[in-house]
Amino acid sequence: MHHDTDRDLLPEGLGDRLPAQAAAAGRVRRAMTDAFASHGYARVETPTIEFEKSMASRMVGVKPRRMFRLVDPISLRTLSLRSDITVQIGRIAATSLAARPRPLRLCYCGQVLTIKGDGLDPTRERLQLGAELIGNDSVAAAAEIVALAIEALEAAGATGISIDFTLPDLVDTLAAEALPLPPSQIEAVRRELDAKDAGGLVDAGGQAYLPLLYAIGPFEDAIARLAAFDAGGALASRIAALREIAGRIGGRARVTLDPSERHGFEYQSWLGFTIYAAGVQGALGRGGTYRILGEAAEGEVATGFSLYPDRLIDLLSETTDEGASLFLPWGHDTETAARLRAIGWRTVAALSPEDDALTLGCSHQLTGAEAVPL
Ligand SMILES: N[C@@H](Cc1c[nH]c[nH+]1)C(=O)O
Repeated sequence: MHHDTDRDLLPEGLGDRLPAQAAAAGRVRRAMTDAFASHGYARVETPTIEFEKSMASRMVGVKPRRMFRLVDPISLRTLSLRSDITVQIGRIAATSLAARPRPLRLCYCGQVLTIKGDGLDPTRERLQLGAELIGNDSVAAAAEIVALAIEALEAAGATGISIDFTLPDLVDTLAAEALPLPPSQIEAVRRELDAKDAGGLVDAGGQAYLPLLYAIGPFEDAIARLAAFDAGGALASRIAALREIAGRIGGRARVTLDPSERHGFEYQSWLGFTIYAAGVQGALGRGGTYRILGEAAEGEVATGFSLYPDRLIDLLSETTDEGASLFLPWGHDTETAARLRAIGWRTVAALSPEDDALTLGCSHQLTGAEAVPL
């Protein structure tokens, strides 16, 4: 007899959401998208798969090797599964909505896929929600975007939120003049800084960059150390901007600084941030300023963030129960049941006289016209 041994398996890094998790995911999606909409961000929906070229070349730094790829039997061109909806928003902003007035506020919600998980996390499919403010990468834009990311996470039920700021183009900015580096060394210095490896940094010729490894931690102290290091003032406008954005967060999140962190920031420019919440392992989201390549040679600036709330959904599905439900016995009055649903009851109808309210997980039972607790 033929045995289908892998019939019941899912590929590594992919999984289902069972009812409690799917319910939590629904609540999180709704809370976040409502927060985006309430601040004037219009929802757009993009295909899950499109030409690889359009996804890989919209922003400088996008790494196509993380994307699932296949050949389209119809166009015979290479397609990619989306791994980041932000690049698709960039395409829309540069094409269909190019003529709309700026700033343009767009938001999105969908599943994204990568060939490999991120670091130790094997997950290959994730829920991504975010908001992009196109046409502006000022301090005001960054402050709005950071505040919206916090608000969306709070609305979804996250607590103990913290934000870690970084300066993604830090090494390029310093290497240009203040701390010159030959182009061939820039990548190595960036890598060692990201790995926080002082020895490696010196070996890579980045001795002068060592103090950056000490400008890390709680925001006020770290930014003061970064400012002290920035004697020539190459970073002065960035430091002032960070101070202003951090000031506007007030007490809503704990703020830290890690100026040379590059992990996960493929295309962000002067500002990047990572967002965390209490009880949730790993980052919940990321954002920053960037440039969308389009018709104009210099492209268009933008600021935005993406949230990946899967771990938060797991946490919430463990701590919130499914709520009340009302058993409708065999032969019940359907109009009464409809009235109760209209005022918010979830009903579970018997399919035979033998069906039992408790076995079906109900908290109440319809008796006459009354919902009686069990
Ligand atoms: N899409 C980016 C985050 C981002 C959105 N906008 C700007 N940056 C990411 O997921 O890493």
